[in-house]
Amino acid sequence: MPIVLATTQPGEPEIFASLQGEGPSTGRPSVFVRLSRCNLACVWCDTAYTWRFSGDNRPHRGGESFARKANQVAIDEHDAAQKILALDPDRLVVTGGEPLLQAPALTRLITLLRDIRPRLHVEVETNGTVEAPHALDRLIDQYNVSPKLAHSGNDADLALVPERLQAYSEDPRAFFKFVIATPADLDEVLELKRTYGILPSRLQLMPEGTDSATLYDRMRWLAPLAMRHGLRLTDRLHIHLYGDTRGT
Ligand SMILES: C[S@@+](CC[C@H](N)C(=O)[O-])C[C@H]1O[C@@H](n2cnc3c(N)ncnc32)[C@H](O)[C@@H]1O
Ligand SMILES: Nc1nc2[nH]cc(C(=O)O)c2c(=O)[nH]1
Ligand code: SF4
Ligand SMILES: [Mg+2]
Repeated sequence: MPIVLATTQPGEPEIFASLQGEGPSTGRPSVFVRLSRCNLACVWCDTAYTWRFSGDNRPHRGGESFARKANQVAIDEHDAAQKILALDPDRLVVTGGEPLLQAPALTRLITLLRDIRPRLHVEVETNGTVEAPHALDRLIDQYNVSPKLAHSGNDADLALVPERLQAYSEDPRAFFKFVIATPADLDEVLELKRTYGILPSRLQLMPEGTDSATLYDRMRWLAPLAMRHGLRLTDRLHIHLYGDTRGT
């Protein structure tokens, strides 16, 4: 069974080397693999080409089936593993879309990689709604969990799954990363922190934004809020370095 990846250009799977730009591993050299499809639909999603095949996903414009063909590629896990290993990774960041929607294929891919690189560190970027089956969970070193607040535009019933949030809160491998667009968003974060007992050392606030100016503007008011509540702030390093560009 193949794994369905996003593309950097039609037919080119989105596998790339970069610095981890967000969260507790910021600045670490990593290889990224971006899986296609998502179960949510955030209004500000910076990778909507992984899931919104409405026909206007720049730069590959066209009708729905055209957009899907241009923005998805199904490849054999052995081929994906080869492309990842060619980049000589110490760390792998699995993202998407929502990568945990393809658990069986992802389990096979990581197993192939660990056969060659037993010490490969694997972190998964997830929206925190989907449970990883045990066979996959046992292969993952770190979860970067980004639960979606009301301003994401998702129905809270879909975006906030209590048993998942509780499980991640109790899992020492999990770090929470909340996207913040306005100061009022923090109220929801504090409520979730209280409800699920999320440790401040494992909770980061991240500005919403896909350009440097917006990120800096928002971090100017976010920094004092983070200090006041004893919470951590994370930037989005890759946006400053490369802008909002696929494969970076
Ligand atoms: C594209 S998502 C993929 C993984 C998973 N679906 C998730 O949402 O965590 C990767 C990260 O980018 C964040 N993100 C997406 N669009 C963003 C934006 N416009 N501004 C800031 N962060 C954004 C998400 O919250 C998540 O932490
Ligand atoms: N450099 C870089 N760091 C990232 N951290 C999380 C990313 C993501 O899209 O999940 C991401 C990304 O796309 N690029
Ligand atoms: S959950 Fe992640 S991939 Fe899905 S729409 Fe939201 S930000 Fe995008
Ligand atoms: Mg990203």
